[in-house]
Amino acid sequence: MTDTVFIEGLAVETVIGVYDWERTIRQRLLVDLEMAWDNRVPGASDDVADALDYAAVSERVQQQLQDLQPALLETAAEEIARTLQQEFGVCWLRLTLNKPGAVPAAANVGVRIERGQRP
Ligand SMILES: Nc1nc2c(c(=O)[nH]1)N=C([C@H](O)[C@@H](O)CO)CN2
Repeated sequence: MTDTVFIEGLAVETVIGVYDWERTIRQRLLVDLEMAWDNRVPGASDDVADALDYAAVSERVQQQLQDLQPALLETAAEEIARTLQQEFGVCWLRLTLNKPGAVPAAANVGVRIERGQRP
């Protein structure tokens, strides 16, 4: 089963960074998520209760990043992955946190993690 639900380019403004100056400003992160889900079930029932609701996931991720205000992207990624597994029952996910502009000479920087087992 290779079905997924995805979110691309979810924008979140939050305090994040390891340097003192970064603790005094909000910066923009872009979140990309791919999550395993059996889409045959909602596909048959036409009921969002059977689906992995990408709107609900988006809201939770934005809230968590705003509450957490971590130093490292890695910390944010681990916390988000744990929440998606525990609260939404996601068994496998690939999460990319982009911090565009953090390195002026680079087009983009960030971290990418995969957690869990694909069914
Ligand atoms: N692997 C990481 N490297 C760096 C991070 C990070 O979160 N993960 N963060 C910074 C600074 O906060 C940087 O974004 C400021 O420009 C540096 N390296």
